[in-house]
Amino acid sequence: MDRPFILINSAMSADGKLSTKERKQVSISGKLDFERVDELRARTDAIMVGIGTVLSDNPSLTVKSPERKAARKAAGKSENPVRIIVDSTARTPLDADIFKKGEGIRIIAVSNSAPAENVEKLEKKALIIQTGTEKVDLSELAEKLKIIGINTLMVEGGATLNWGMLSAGLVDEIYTFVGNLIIGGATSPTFTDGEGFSEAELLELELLSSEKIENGVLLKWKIKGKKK
Ligand SMILES: NC(=O)C1=CN([C@@H]2O[C@H](COP(=O)(O)OP(=O)(O)OC[C@H]3O[C@@H](n4cnc5c(N)ncnc54)[C@H](O)[C@@H]3O)[C@@H](O)[C@H]2O)C=CC1
Ligand SMILES: Nc1nc(O)c(N)c(N[C@@H]2O[C@H](COP(=O)(O)O)[C@@H](O)[C@H]2O)n1
Repeated sequence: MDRPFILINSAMSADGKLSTKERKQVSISGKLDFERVDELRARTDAIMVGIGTVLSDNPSLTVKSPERKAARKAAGKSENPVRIIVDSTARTPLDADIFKKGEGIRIIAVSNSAPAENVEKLEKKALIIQTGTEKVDLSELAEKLKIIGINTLMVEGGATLNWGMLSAGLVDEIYTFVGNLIIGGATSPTFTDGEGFSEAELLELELLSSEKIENGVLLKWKIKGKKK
């Protein structure tokens, strides 16, 4: 494969929403699910989110458990996986927590139309990968990540990036934690937003497992390909 193995992990409400109508992050996962995500983070080579998530949530995307960070160190790795933001127009704030918290490499993926002055500022904080005309070309980005040694990539949303990755055929597995709450709202982000598929383009999944975790359920899916 000339791209990493790519997994999307998300937490959604029982009605399929990732956050509120104000795009405000809420705890959908409970303690055990956050532990599971931390364990996944510690095992992956890189974590990727969209700029929308950075602007809404200001995540650090660090490994939280001291034991897991130490285990990564003992294995000769950085405490945190490579942290990647998909940001076509280079809007990432220079004081974002992803820069302030934790050690490790940061990558900002921008398009060729990103303003040069923004890119120059971000270059002081992160490696820049430039690809795509108006929007980041996610397939090309994935190939470049593989070339620099990223073999496993965990995408942690949000809704638009999930769509971009799925519609480009770049996802191998999806882990969704479905939590015990209803968020509602036609404009609240869902697991996959974007343009959406028409009937002839639907993606078919294979259910790998389902597991009750506290008051929610973790569903693990494998992407089979276009539904016949
Ligand atoms: N519950 C959960 O597990 C998670 C929830 N969220 C929520 O999701 C929301 C953010 O989602 P969105 O606003 O949809 O933003 P997003 O995080 O999906 O970022 C979207 C941005 O990615 C950039 N992008 C560049 N090239 C792209 C391409 N080829 N395809 C797709 N996107 C591309 C675009 O600038 C686009 O605006 C927030 O409310 C956040 O709280 C985010 C992550 C996880
Ligand atoms: N797994 C999971 N469960 C939830 O309930 C969530 N709200 C999220 N959100 C994601 O986690 C990011 C925060 O990461 P840090 O704690 O700052 O490292 C957030 O941006 C979403 O990507 N995830």
